[in-house]
Amino acid sequence: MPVILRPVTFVTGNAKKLEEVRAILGHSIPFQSLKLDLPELQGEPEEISKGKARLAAAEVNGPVLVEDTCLCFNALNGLPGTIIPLYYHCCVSLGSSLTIFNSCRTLHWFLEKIGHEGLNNLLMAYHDKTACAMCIFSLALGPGVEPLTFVGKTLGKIVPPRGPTDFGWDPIFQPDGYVLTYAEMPKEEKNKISHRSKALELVKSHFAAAGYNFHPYES
Ligand SMILES: O=c1nc[nH]c2c1ncn2[C@H]1C[C@H](O)[C@@H](COP(=O)(O)OP(=O)(O)OP(=O)(O)O)O1
Ligand SMILES: [Mg+2]
Repeated sequence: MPVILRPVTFVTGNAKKLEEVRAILGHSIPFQSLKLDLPELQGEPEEISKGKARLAAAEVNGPVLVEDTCLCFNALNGLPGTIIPLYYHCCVSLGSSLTIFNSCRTLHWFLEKIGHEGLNNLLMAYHDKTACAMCIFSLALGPGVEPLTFVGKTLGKIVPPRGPTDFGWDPIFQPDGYVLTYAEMPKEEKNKISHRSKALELVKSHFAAAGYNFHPYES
């Protein structure tokens, strides 16, 4: 029996993320967006992402997609695991899902406090400026349905800020094989190689393989 879905609700409070998700998904998956202020959970990234999807699915009472993004610095890999969770070989995980210190919950908050220069300064003492941008999407088909997660990663390095400053840490992340930072790239270029697009490719493949049918009256 094919599963019949209402359009998927992408729940986010971040307009720039939404812009990218729209551009990357195009018309591949019928979706709408909703701004919901969900609590920032703590724990392992995939569990947090699933938790966020469960909360969102209960709130929306339908299928939802949620996303969390982390920026991870490799140089700090040696620091105690109690302070910095080691995950995906990324040591300083600055996402909403992970903690650097217990009181420092979100990368948003972190960026606001220390800025691009501060993030660069964190690595001042290290030769290794490599970093990993990571995106986790969780899809919950409805309340009470176990969410599925999709992870995308792009490797690069942390550089002094270059380019427009309208989206998070884009100006200080230069992906491997490129001379431009995410911020300097044309949007279409970033969307071809980004952590977000890699995770969304997996989401699209899942939808293609599952062959969901969408409710004709609501898309
Ligand atoms: O591609 C990106 N390029 C640069 N910066 C980015 C990107 N993606 C997220 N970011 C920033 C936004 C926020 O300052 C922080 C944590 O993101 P994160 O907690 O997942 O997003 P959020 O709380 O703003 O939105 P949401 O409502 O979907 O949880 O990283
Ligand atoms: Mg968040």
